[in-house]
Amino acid sequence: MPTSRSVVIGVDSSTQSTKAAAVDADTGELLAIGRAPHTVTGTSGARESDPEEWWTALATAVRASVRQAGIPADAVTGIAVAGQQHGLVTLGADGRPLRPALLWNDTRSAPQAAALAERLGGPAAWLARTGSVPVASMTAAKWQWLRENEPRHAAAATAVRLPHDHLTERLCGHPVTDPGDASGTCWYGTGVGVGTGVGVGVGTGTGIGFGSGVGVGFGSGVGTGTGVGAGTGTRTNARSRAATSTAGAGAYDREILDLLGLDPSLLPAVAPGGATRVGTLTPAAAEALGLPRTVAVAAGTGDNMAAAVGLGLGGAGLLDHPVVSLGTSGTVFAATRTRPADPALAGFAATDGTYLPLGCTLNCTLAVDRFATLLGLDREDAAPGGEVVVLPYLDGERTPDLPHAAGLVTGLRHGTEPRAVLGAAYEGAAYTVLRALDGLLAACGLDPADPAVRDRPLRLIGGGARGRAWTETVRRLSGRPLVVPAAEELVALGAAALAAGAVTGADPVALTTAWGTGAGEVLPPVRRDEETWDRIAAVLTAAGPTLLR
Ligand SMILES: Nc1ncnc2c1ncn2[C@@H]1O[C@H](COP(=O)(O)OP(=O)(O)O)[C@@H](O)[C@H]1O
Ligand SMILES: O=C(CO)[C@@H](O)[C@H](O)COP(=O)(O)O
Repeated sequence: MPTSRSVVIGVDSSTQSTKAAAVDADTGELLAIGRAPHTVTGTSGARESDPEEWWTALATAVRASVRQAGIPADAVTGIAVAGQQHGLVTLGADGRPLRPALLWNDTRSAPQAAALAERLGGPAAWLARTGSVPVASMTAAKWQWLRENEPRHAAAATAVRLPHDHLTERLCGHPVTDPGDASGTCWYGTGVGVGTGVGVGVGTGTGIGFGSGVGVGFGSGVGTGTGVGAGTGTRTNARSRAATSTAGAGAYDREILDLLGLDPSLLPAVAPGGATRVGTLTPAAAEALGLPRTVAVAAGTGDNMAAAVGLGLGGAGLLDHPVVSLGTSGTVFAATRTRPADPALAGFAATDGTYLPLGCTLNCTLAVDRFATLLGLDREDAAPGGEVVVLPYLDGERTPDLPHAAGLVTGLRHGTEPRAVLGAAYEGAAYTVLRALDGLLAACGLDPADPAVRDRPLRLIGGGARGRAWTETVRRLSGRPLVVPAAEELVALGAAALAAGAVTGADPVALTTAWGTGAGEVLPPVRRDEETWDRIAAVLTAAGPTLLR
């Protein structure tokens, strides 16, 4: 292999594992994928992981990807991390985690979320300011939980990070995030409004600075960043200074931070986008990863934002391409130019400044796999549920907002086969995701039942998209055509495009469009199974009061 080949590494640090994709930066050829698992602990609503394990897993997966690709380490020119969203990482004075991270699917913060949602003028005000109403998943609710339950840790925190920011900082030494992942905190304003930005700055010896105020500014130079628009970056040493904004477009919302008692200086600077070059590997990171120090580090983003990049979505009104991701979470999202205001959706920013409205369920592949284990079946050994209905809300649920719910099975008879119970678990999980999809389409002004809308193919991604039982269940319950991209690991590929963008300045969405990573087999629609849909809907309605507790 010629050493002139430029290879970029895209990292997906998700709930269950880290995946690192080594990709030819010019052609988009996937050379190898390295993997390493994560441990998630907790019962009764708690879900935590040790950020140190994410770092070790990242190093293991990156080393494996380079080894399997058979490339020399100095062929690697760039790296970017896409991470599971919302998780709360708190660092102490030594720069190390004070405690395990509180994950997106930790529902202990539900009471704090409900209380926060009533502040600031109520849910409509949160929607207008941040695009989302606080639910247990949002970082703001987790921070508030920490303040109320572990005030010692909240007081000792010298830095507050999201999973991907934390890993990016471990790579390059700079505290930086991006608009996409920041928009999942509920303390970042993504709406169109007038901000009073004083700027966000992060300085280094070689100097990078980001300004953020009205719009988002970016500056470079030793010590001082000058923002475009009204944002002016200011150099600080170890920490960034947060922008203030009343209802800011692309800025931390100072009033929300005050409400949360969260010092803005604990937060990372917000780069203009995930492909922004934010530094190079530190000596320690270079050693851990076995890569040269010259490797460029991109700002990175949240996993769903990176999946959109991997699919070549962004920069346009792309509701033609709704996406369903089947992983630990089931997510539905679309790249849009405007942000719908719907309390059941998260009005996220995409990493390129457009929007990525998203619905997210807590119980998808992992919950169904748990049913397979309980029943002693292989995950593919499922039959249609028939009269059996399973609401597989083992972790509580986020969409619909039922954080205290548990799993529910109805319709069992003496003759019920285990395979039908497993099939019903698939149906319940798929129904919950597809119901969120209908909500997303409706919030974007489309009638989900309109045949012209129904004909738009769904892009099916995530680990579950590799399984036949999943694809067949989604086809049957949606009645829509599906596109299952041939490329696996769209999040890691999207991150690789961000890394390539940081190296060459190219637009990452244009890169993945050229790479063709979103292309795949089209599965034609089958007749929609309305009976099963209606049966599940009726059980969900009837069980509402039980599931609320
Ligand atoms: N071949 C397959 N068939 C069906 N499901 C699969 C297959 N491979 C992986 N999965 C499912 O994918 C899940 C992991 O998907 P992934 O998108 O990587 O999750 P996460 O991003 O939450 O870590 C597992 O829970 C597993 O159930
Ligand atoms: O909370 C959300 C989105 O809002 C989740 O989608 C997380 O980002 C975790 O993703 P996976 O690990 O399930 O891919």
